[in-house]
Amino acid sequence: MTLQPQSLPVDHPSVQSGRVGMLLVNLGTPDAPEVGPVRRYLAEFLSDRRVVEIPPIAWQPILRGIILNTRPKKSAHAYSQVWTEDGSPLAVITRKQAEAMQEAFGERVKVDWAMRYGTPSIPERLQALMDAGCERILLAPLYPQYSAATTATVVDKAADKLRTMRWQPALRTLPAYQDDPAYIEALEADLTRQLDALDFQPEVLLLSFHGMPERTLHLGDPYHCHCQKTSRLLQERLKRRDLRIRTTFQSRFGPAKWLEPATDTVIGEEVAKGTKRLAIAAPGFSADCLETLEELAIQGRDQFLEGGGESFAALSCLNTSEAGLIMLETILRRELSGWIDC
Ligand SMILES: C=CC1=C(C)c2cc3[nH]c(cc4nc(cc5[nH]c(cc1n2)c(C)c5CCC(=O)O)C(CCC(=O)O)=C4C)c(C)c3C=C
Ligand SMILES: [Fe+2]
Ligand SMILES: [Fe+2]
Repeated sequence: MTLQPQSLPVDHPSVQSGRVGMLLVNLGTPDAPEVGPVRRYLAEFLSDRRVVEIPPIAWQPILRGIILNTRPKKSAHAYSQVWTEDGSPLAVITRKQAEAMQEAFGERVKVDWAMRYGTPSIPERLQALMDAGCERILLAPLYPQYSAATTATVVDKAADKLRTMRWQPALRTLPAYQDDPAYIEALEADLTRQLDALDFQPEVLLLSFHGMPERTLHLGDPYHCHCQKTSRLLQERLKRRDLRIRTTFQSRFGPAKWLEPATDTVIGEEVAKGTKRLAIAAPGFSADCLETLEELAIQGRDQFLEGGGESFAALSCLNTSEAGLIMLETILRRELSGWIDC
């Protein structure tokens, strides 16, 4: 007799038993746009060895002696410019994405959200899912492009929590989705909608991704390749001959060489060559945050208009747009195969 792999009927006990948990995770943000909370958040974030890959003996004195004494004031001011009544945009949007997924998946799945740095923390929310009876958990870092500094550190943090448990849940992780048709199509639909609604026609569209130190590329981090792939696939789908599209990297931090070309350098090049109408999108961010709302929409705009540009638009991230939520549900549902009746 030959044994064959079998797909389970939906009423099979292993499909039906136990509750399934889903934890949406994004980077993290301070609890308030003030120096103290920003310092605490930056201390945790910039002490992560996945983020700053300098041995702690050399890095911690620089971090504690210089960076945490200067940057929190500047960053708190930046956060205060984008803060909302409900809190930091990144946290507010991630919470709304989780609420929308709860609605989409119904009571078979308990959906929660967490931040890698700050609150609500990954260990706390994993415990809450366990306490609610979830024996199977899908951990979903909401980064379309994989990097060790984002995706991997979320899994590390969850593994730290699991390490302390006698009875662990089964854990699945959402893979990066940089070239997933559901993601590329969502970007195409949402950016087309936003571009068509502008009261001017941009000559140039920048696709601005968060930067990384260039050496991470040489060490084998796929982040740069993932960004380039997203950008190429999106350009192919957008098919806008009226637009010159350029891929750039923003948010440089520290003195090391980062991925290029830098978004601010390219804005400078465009104004210098006489571009008058420019739009920027940030397809690598699943939610608007400080880096899009302040760095692109405020600083980028100022730089472009002060340099001689005439019309500027910073387009929104997928956030809780219709296209964004359909995409999220599609990629999450796929990972629940065998756990719920998909
Ligand atoms: C989208 C992917 C991101 C990658 C890759 C990433 C790498 C990375 N970031 C820093 C340093 C900082 N990033 C900061 C903010 C920030 N970064 C991301 C995403 C990625 N970072 C987001 C979504 C945010 C916004 C958070 C928010 O609260 O809205 C900051 C803090 C803000 C500031 O003080 O300017 C720093 C610092 C490094 C060093 C790095 C790769 C090694
Ligand atoms: Fe960052
Ligand atoms: Fe920034």
